[in-house]
Amino acid sequence: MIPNKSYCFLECESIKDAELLFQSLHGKSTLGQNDSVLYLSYFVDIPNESFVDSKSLIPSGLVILKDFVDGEEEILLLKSVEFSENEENQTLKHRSVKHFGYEFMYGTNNVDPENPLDKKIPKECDFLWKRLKEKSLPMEWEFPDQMTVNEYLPGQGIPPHVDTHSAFLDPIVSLSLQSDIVMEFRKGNMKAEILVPKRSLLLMTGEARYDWTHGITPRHMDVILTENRTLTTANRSKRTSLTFRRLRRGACSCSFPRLCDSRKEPIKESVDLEEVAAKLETENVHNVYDQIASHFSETRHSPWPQVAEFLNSFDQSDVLLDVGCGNGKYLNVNKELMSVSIFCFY
Ligand SMILES: O=C(O)CCC(=O)C(=O)O
Ligand SMILES: [Fe+2]
Repeated sequence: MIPNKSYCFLECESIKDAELLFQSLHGKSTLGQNDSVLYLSYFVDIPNESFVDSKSLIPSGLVILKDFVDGEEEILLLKSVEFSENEENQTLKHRSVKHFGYEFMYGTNNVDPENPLDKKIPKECDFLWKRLKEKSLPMEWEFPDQMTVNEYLPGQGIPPHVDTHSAFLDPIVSLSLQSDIVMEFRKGNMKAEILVPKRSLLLMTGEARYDWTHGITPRHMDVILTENRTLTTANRSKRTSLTFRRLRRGACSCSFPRLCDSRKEPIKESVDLEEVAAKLETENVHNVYDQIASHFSETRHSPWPQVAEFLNSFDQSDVLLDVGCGNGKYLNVNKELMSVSIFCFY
């Protein structure tokens, strides 16, 4: 497989086998996703470049403890945090969440320390901390006081973010139940795609906690590395994660100022509105798009039907000017038109 491509290679022992496969499956087999037909082609050579860089990179400070809980413990933990219908769960666009100890507010990625919830972290989770202590990992806390339960159905995810520095101590700890998942970590233009197995405990400490964003791309399957370092796909199933944190109650003094909310300069008293607007735009538009650009582009490949209809209402002599055309998905909708597309980058 090649990352971000909708095709992959299958190696045959002989050209004859390839011909046979081609003749019997090309344009006929419905092995594709959602019963779509497969289109095949065959080549004498397949590319042998390495496409696995982002799947081999591990952010410093990221620890995965595999098989941290067993099957029985998984069932008990799930039962203790069960999503029931009459209970107040937050259904976000991309997943269901519920909070214990304190509410984690996703708009600001923060908590209100003055407003503890009645619902505390269930006792069923206590054994985790004894087990974790035995690993002697660098931790600023021994017991968490906040837990968020996220339930993701296949196709759901969580946007890239950093758990606010001033809100929580180091580390952020996440227990994955029910399904493996690929989590994406980003720092500048570096991307690490980490396979997080079910029943594992993920610890984001130091640089991984403070200087990398983490997120889960909403999709139905992940592309993962096989043992012999080729790529393959793995279907997702329902995943529940238990994220444990400890409130910080004060400013953050980490050595990673880039994403640290405690370091951001307050807006000056005598305000230059242009400057404030530019700063706001950089922080809330440019920086956000820088972080989500590849996901944004990957998930915006199909023209909106109404826009396509609008474009198809013009004829040959017309000129289309698409200012801010992003990945140019409307360029080819009406091939009769002369199209000029412009996108800006900073
Ligand atoms: O689902 C996960 O493992 C991570 C959740 C997360 O990052 C969060 O709730 O802030
Ligand atoms: Fe998070």
